[in-house]
Amino acid sequence: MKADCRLYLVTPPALEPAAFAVQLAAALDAGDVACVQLRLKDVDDDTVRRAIDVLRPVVQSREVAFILNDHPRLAKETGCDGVHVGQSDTPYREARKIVGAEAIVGVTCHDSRHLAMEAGEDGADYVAFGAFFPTGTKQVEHHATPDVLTWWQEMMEIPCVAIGGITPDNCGDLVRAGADFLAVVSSVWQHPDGPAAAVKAFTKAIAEA
Ligand SMILES: Cc1ncc(COP(=O)(O)OP(=O)(O)O)c(N)n1
Ligand SMILES: Cc1ncsc1CCOP(=O)(O)O
Ligand SMILES: [Mg+2]
Repeated sequence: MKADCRLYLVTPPALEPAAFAVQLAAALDAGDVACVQLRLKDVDDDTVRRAIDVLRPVVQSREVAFILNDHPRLAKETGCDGVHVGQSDTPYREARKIVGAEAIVGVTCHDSRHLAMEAGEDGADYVAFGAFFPTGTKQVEHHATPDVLTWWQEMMEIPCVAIGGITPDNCGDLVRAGADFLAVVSSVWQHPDGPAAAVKAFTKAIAEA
């Protein structure tokens, strides 16, 4: 068992903030969630701001970190706890300058040990590997295998996040391999019994891994 692996919820690709806030609160109240990433693609900044205004208090009032995907300036401006940047986004060092030393900055490293070492040496708060399983949420070009998590865990103190197609049924190998966080979208928001049931199922699967 690796009890210190925690859930990292990423929001669904499209959401209506007020309605989604109810789902989000139910998910957060159902089990142990370390952070929530707001991930809205192809929308304007005001749409992102409106979603942040509604969702950030739901998350932060529960002592859960609220991370914004892709937009370091908006993260800083709106009081998010941090930002997640990918390899085609604002580079890590620039993002860090924008959000400041205290904020969380996470970096997508795909399946690359080199990118992860670079991000770690630069000061990233976590590195994200994936996709581990097929996913319909994003078109992915990179596929990771659990050994990268074990390699990272043995070398580095910086936490690693696993992402891509993760479900309560398939997460055990990632937990045992050393993932500090499981980042999940569809298996939570599209769970047939709702997001709270999904969080409970993940909590059980992590504890039993
Ligand atoms: C935790 C986490 N890991 C990876 C990603 C993917 O980031 P990126 O490669 O920039 O792709 P988009 O999510 O921006 O489409 C992520 N968002 N979160
Ligand atoms: C954003 C992202 N980056 C790599 S896979 C992915 C999508 C993860 O979504 P899901 O948990 O639904 O597979
Ligand atoms: Mg991105």
